[in-house]
Amino acid sequence: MKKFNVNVSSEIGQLEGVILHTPGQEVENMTPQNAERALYSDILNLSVARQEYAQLKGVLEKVANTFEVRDLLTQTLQNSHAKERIINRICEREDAFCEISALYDLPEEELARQLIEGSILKRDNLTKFLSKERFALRPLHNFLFTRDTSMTVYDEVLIGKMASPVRDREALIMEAIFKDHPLFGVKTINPIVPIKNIPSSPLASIEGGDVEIARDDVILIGTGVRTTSQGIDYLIESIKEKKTSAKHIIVQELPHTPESFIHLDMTFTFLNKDEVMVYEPLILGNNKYQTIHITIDNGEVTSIKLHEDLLQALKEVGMDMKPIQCGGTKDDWTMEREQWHSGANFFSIAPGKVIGYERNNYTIEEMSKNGYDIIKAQDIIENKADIHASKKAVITIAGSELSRGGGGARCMTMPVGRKKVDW
Ligand SMILES: NC(=O)NCCC[C@H](N)C(=O)O
Repeated sequence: MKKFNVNVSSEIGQLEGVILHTPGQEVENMTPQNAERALYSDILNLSVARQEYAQLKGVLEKVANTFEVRDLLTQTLQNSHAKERIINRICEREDAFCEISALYDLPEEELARQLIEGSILKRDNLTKFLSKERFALRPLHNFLFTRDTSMTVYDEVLIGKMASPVRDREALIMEAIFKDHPLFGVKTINPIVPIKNIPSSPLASIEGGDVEIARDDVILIGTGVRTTSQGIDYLIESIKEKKTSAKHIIVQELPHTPESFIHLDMTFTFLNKDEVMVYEPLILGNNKYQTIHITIDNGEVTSIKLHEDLLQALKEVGMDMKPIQCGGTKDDWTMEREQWHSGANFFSIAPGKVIGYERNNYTIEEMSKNGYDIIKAQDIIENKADIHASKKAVITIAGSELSRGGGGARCMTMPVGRKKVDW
């Protein structure tokens, strides 16, 4: 199998490959009682969510290679060593109900299904009979947000160290795919692995929604409920050790509540070479959330300083960005409402060509005022509109149901390849 060249050195370079996960039964395998543990504030209607997701996938299929996690996992499991390794690792981490040999006996496709959708607990002893759990392996409700559990950082893949154990298995699966699938075989960095024999802090966590590769030498990282300072320090250590091209790590503190601020990409995303989408009250407003600029040179941290905000920090490294506001410029209420529904969460398929939710009217109108053509995903899918005909465009997808899962187009996409940007 010809290997895919894994490389992402910007947020906006023309998309070459992206990992997706069409939501399946795992999304509905939840009750009101455990929705919060599942990191959901509501239960989604699967058939509607799938229709909406098909719009995202349909557009991406037109412009890049798309890979489904379920297929990649099934193919990875065909390697018996990989199969054994992943089952062992999962069972080491998860509940006592995990049965290694029963899992090993499952055909690969069925095993992949159960690892994602959950595996029903067989009540064949007293403890299991009395257990309140329905599943021996819990469903991975959040896998449609492929962004968070692994991230392409230049030509390597950083494995997410999830803040909640509910998402741990997703990270294990992604690591197995990147290590053992014949398409990839790429170098992975895992925050649980010590660097230079120094164990990473038990407090370290880092999720992909917080990590934005701005340029060959600039990485933006949010820190809040999901990504800790210790998680960022781990990434810095790995950059120092390898002496990669990253020179500037710009960290943005995030509020801990409400849950729509879980990741940086819910408040700030790149749209173009010189334009970004911002949630103004956090990114530009007068607030207590700090922006910290860490400079690394030749394997050493040479300075750590504060900046007024993200835009000022980016300007200092030669990225002068015009902000376009989520929810428009006039009313705090519309900004807040649309940020809640992932209005700031755009995914770029090329410079100036982005995908976002149709439902966020004020944000879409603001994009239009800034020269973006507004194109419905369905029109691209049915060849009624040509994305190449526009200089700048927002492709809108339906997202009434998907947004209730807590994320938008960027959260649902994990790019593995982008062309270099001609800055
Ligand atoms: N990058 C993102 O912001 N991802 C959204 C993840 C939502 C998911 N329900 C979670 O809480 O992890």
